[in-house]
Amino acid sequence: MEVKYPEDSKTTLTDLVLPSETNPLNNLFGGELLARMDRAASIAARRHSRRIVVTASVNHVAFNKAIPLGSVVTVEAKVSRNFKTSMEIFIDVWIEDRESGKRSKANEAIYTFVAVDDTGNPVEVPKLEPQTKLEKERFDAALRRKQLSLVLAGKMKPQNATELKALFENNK
Ligand SMILES: CCCCCCCCCCCCCCCC(=O)SCCNC(=O)CCNC(=O)[C@H](O)C(C)(C)COP(=O)(O)OP(=O)(O)OC[C@H]1O[C@@H](n2cnc3c(N)ncnc32)[C@H](O)[C@@H]1OP(=O)(O)O
Repeated sequence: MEVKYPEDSKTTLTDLVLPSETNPLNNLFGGELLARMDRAASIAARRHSRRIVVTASVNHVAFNKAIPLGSVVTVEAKVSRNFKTSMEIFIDVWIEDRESGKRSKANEAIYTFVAVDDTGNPVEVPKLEPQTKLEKERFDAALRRKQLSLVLAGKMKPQNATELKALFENNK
């Protein structure tokens, strides 16, 4: 099967924070950010698989920094690992300083998408080959994140999550 690189799926969405998208503290509403990340991640998953894709799970979201009204927000999504029919998508969120234009990291998230056919049945996706150091780190850690997600969803028995268990055993 075809091999693809994380860069092939890179998807960047840049947009403003408008008053209708903020909470009472005048910061970006969390649900709005989740929706922007879902949109970017779905395009990245689609670019990797060239298939219909559906969100299977949201594995991790860190709202580390509030994003004020008027901010320029950039959501960057890339496939970090493929499995058989599923893909992990890593999303980094940046805000831009109004005066200097310097970008700082505000948030990140990890979503899982599944490629499906016209009737909604999962189909195989191309293999991903990480290139950079960061892409390799994210690729290596993705299997234990998948196992954790499946355990939490009740789709895998904890005793079968070997990669996840190794994380705790190695830290004893
Ligand atoms: C090209 C450029 C132009 C772009 C042009 C724009 C296009 C832009 C695209 C627009 C596209 C909109 C994208 C909207 C995205 C939604 O908003 S979709 C709406 C929300 N999501 C849904 O409705 C999904 C509903 N769920 C389902 O359909 C099924 O549960 C699923 C996700 C297909 C999984 O089906 P299943 O029967 O459980 O199948 P199963 O074989 O057990 O699992 C399939 C894979 O999912 C994995 N999986 C299942 N559950 C989990 C879980 N909880 N955690 C982790 N992995 C899981 C399994 O491990 C398996 O992985 P592999 O080992 O095969 O890799």
